[in-house]
Amino acid sequence: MPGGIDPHTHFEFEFMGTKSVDDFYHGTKAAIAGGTTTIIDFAFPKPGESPLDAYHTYRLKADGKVCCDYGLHVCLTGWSDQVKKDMDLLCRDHGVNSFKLFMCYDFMVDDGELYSAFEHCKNLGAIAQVHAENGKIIIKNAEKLIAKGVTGPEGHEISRPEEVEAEAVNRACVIAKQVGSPLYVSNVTSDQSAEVISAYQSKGVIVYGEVEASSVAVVGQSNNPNLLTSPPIRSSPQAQTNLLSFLASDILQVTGSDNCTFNQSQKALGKNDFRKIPNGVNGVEDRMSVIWEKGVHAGIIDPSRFVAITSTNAAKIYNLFPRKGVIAVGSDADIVIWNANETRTISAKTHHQAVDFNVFEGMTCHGVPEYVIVNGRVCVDEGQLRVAEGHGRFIETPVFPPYVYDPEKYITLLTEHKNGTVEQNTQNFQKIHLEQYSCETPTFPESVVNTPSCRGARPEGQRNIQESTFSVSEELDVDKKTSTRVRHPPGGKSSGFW
Ligand SMILES: NC(=O)NCCC(=O)O
Ligand SMILES: [Zn+2]
Repeated sequence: MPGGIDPHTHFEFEFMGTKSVDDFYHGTKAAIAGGTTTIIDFAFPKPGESPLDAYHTYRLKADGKVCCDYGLHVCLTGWSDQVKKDMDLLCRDHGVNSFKLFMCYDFMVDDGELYSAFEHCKNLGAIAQVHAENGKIIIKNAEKLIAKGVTGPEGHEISRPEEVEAEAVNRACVIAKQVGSPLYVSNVTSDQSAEVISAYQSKGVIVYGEVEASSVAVVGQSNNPNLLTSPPIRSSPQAQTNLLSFLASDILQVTGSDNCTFNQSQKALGKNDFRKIPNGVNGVEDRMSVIWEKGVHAGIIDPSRFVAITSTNAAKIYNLFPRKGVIAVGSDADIVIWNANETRTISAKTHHQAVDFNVFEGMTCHGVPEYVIVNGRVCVDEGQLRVAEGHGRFIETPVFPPYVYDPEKYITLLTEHKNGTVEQNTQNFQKIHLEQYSCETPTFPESVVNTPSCRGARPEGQRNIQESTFSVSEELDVDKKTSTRVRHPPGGKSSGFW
């Protein structure tokens, strides 16, 4: 099947006074180990940093480190003319087509800002994303709990009940409807939110919902700081089954991981006040297996729908289709050979992530990637991981995805055969991408990272991959060495070796 696309990761994210421990190397390496061949991370502006500068900061962090292809959403932490201009430039010149707004946290935006941002996204042909929880209610609830002496992690879920999420989802949908813009709701954790989304879909609003792997596979133990994420992992196992059913019936379309990992010592920053526990859990490595286990193996989701919700739908929404999300002539060679009969038991002892625990610890999953091919390079070979640092590329996401903005045109690109099967005419999709909306030459400032080259000095300690004796198979990890380091700098030339 086509390699997985995880549209929601936070690698090297400076957040809540600390930094997530999976960097772009460990995060993408782990992704590949689990069958994901493309990730989309979030460029998040630090206080005082512009969205455009945040984008450049993230390109510098990521370009030399990524083992698989990646794209960037850009977060908007406020609204101004400058933000609007940055959005124009990001869409026009830098291959960005999605912007995320938060309705909670200390960088939450208000309804007017959401309205303006959604409207501008619509004008640009971009996707507006929201993290939907009512931040003002959460602050009040948390203050009351702390005053009553509830300082432990259980306060997190109590302060953020399902209706506080569903209210924000509803508000975001109302604003999208008023503006006439498409909307993408990340982190749907409850029936209530999914039902709101369904209601607005029935009213003709283009609204998509994303579910995280942790929401369908971790049974919430609200007193465990390591499981703390936002919105919270809900306590009821029924909520998990229901989310999977919403994914099966196309009310919700996408699965992500929201991989935002903090070690136990970082989680301890909030030991006296749950508001200070860094929010986030792992999932980039285990998402595919976990969704297979809980969805396909459990009989709720069929294998075709599994491919849609782990890969193809994200490719279509973020305008990567048919380059990604499908196995077809002309598409990138991102391919997974999935063994549904094999099982593996998830553990921090064996995972490839940098974080020192795993929220799925002990879970046995059917469905193991036996081979993972990343842009033509075999990176998992009979279960053995051999990634190459810098092998991944930044992938532009052009504006006006036809799947989102032009559903009618999208439908005309589907050919219905006499036997009732429907085929996607990928050639025509490609034409739309290339001829109309493609961002041809993203600009990028001078890089500090060196390009591997057959001429000139190599960075110290780095292997010369141009040597004719070099072979990928020689890099097979025997002890701990599971990676080849091949840095691709931003804007730099690919060696063409692979
Ligand atoms: N999800 C979470 O708790 N942390 C990452 C930031 C976000 O996406 O809300
Ligand atoms: Zn997130």
